[in-house]
Amino acid sequence: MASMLLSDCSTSATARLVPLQRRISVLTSQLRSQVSLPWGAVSPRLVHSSGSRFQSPCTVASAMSTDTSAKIIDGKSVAKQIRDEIAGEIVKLKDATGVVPGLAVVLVGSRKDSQTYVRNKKKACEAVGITSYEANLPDDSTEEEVIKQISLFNNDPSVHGILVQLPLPRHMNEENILNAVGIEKDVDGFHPLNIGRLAMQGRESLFVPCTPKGCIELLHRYDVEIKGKRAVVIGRSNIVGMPAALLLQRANATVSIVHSYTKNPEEITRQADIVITAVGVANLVRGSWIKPGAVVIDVGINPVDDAESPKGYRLVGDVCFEEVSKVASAITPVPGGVGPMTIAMLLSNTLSSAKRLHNFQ
Ligand SMILES: NC(=O)C1=CN([C@@H]2O[C@H](COP(=O)(O)OP(=O)(O)OC[C@H]3O[C@@H](n4cnc5c(N)ncnc54)[C@H](OP(=O)(O)O)[C@@H]3O)[C@@H](O)[C@H]2O)C=CC1
Ligand SMILES: Nc1nc(=O)c2c([nH]1)NC[C@@H]1CN(c3ccc(C(=O)N[C@@H](CCC(=O)O)C(=O)O)cc3)C=[N+]21
Repeated sequence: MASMLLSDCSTSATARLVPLQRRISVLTSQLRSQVSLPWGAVSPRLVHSSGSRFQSPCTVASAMSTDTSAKIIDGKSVAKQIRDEIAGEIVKLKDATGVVPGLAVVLVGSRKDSQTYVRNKKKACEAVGITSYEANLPDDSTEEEVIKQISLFNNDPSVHGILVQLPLPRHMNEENILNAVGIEKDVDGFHPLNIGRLAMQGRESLFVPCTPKGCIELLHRYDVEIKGKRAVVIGRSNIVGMPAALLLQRANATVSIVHSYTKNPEEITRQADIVITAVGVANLVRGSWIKPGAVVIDVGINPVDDAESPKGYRLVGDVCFEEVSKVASAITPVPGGVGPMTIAMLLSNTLSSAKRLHNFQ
């Protein structure tokens, strides 16, 4: 996960590489004329007096402007629709079999962000009728203690899904711990057998990782054709980028993966009809990276300082929404895009698991 970032598009190395002409959007050019400086020299403080910290002109503008041409892919409302569908199916499962799906979350340590995610998952479970179980282990737990807890959940018939909240404390070997989750309860889809099957022709994994699955579900629900299209995934992590690329390829897109060693990310990304970004760098993807009419799915969740927000920060994606929404045909917002879909897919995987384990169609 990215730590707190202060992103300034105008002075970042990426921004400097972007041809000036392509970086000019209606609002940004207005800002430039207000301060009469070359764009690269604009201090956001000149145009945004309320905050004392350096802010990205891109994100400042998006907070002020509603002038977008792209369709907004509303993950929040799609996720709500999916949760309603799941709640209905859980009632049917319970009525027919008496089975109530159960999700167990293993949280090691006391990271505030992880605690918040776990709390939100718990609430989402309760709202659809999934029983949630939680194991909180201290930061200094041993790998064996965590694996022992996972084994207890593996052997508990009321638990149909097990999620180990990431990141784990540094002293732990993530691979050993994720390998301990029984594949038939691996609702995160992080077990190497599940990921491996995703990568192989003609094989089906028991579970598909929730965030990439949510991205594809959004594309389907918004009737975005994937087959035969060029897709670029920015980021190649085990939990988002890599499985997202595999899923796009399985849906017959031609896929390129951009990562931190990619020499010409802008040029490669500009070839894509579909872009999925999962990087953890606020405003990395500028308008000039996007082919006109492309569909952009922004997975990034990046906190940026915001003196006006009660929390002192707000969340932005990897995409400079203000610029990209003027070039793309459709785009997910942050928040309210992929995040809620991740949770909805987790509930969906837990329900599927309960059905599979109890042979319910
Ligand atoms: N909305 C949601 O539901 C979720 C959101 N997230 C968010 O998504 C983002 C990514 O998460 P995650 O995949 O776990 O992050 P990781 O840090 O594990 O991976 C980041 C990836 O981005 C690549 N990268 C880093 N910098 C650049 C760059 N400048 N240009 C191109 N590629 C770059 C890295 O490349 P390399 O491999 O070369 O190091 C790496 O592959 C985060 O903001 C996270 O908070 C994550 C999970 C769920
Ligand atoms: N084992 C494991 N599985 C995960 O799936 C996993 C994980 N560990 N570790 C952390 C990341 C991150 N992640 C998010 C889930 C939901 C939102 C989400 O709902 N976001 C809201 C905003 C939430 C807010 O306002 O704080 C939104 O984008 O609208 C974000 C991020 C799952 N992850």
